[in-house]
Amino acid sequence: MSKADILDTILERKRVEIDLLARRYTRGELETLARAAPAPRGFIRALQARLAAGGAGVIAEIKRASPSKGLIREDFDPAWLARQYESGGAACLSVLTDEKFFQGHNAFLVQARAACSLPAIRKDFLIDETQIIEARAIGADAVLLIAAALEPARLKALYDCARHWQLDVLVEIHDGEELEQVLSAGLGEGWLLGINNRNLRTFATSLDATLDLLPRLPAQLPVVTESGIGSAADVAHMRAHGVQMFLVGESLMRQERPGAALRALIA
Ligand SMILES: O=P(O)(O)OC[C@@H](O)[C@@H](O)c1c[nH]c2ccccc12
Repeated sequence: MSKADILDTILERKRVEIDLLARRYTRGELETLARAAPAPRGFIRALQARLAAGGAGVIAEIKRASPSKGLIREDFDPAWLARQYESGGAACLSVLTDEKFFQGHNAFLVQARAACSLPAIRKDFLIDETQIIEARAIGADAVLLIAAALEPARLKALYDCARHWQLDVLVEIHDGEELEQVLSAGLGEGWLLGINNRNLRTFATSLDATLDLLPRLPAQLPVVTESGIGSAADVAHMRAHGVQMFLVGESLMRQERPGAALRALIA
């Protein structure tokens, strides 16, 4: 597999998974499961509360492996990790549910969320409404939508579906072109912009991806900087530029005590 087309490879696999999901459950059955799920905890609200208190809003990620890094953490217990992150000061959790490329699982989100009181985002590659209803059915409080994988009209349709199911939405971009596409989609309330410092096609990671886009963002649009945040200096540097929300995975997952590591990161 060439690194240049990892996103396309993942999306191809997702179309197979969407097919499998449709064979397992009718749309009506999925909707019944989603209606029976525990009430959403308020993902954006939890982040806003941290910011209002003058702190950083951290979405701490539960990620066992990734296509760029391979296995990240051997000893992997989502419930324990969730409690670590909660005690370390996270505002929210992010849980990878993709099985094939990130060694994630839907059950990890269920376990992590049940072990703490934090809201959780389903981190996966969502391109179909049924995946969003599935996210709510497993208890997710928010979903990730990746601009590079969705035309603006599809982004809007999936956003509408998520909002219908009371999910908050993190819309991820990597560059100025994707920013324009997202702004053209006409999204209303209940979403946040995420700038992924990692290029999903090349894996190249630089915090400049966020810093370079800041002057182009509309005023009042809250932004989450994602990926490659490894030190308290990275966090301080971003905060000095007005970025107050962070999505952090690998650098915490590699620590023996991820909770203490998180506390040090935002001290
Ligand atoms: O482990 P890192 O470098 O701290 O990155 C976390 C998160 O941003 C990254 O996992 C991520 C960002 N966008 C994604 C989309 C799909 C899968 C994973 C991701």
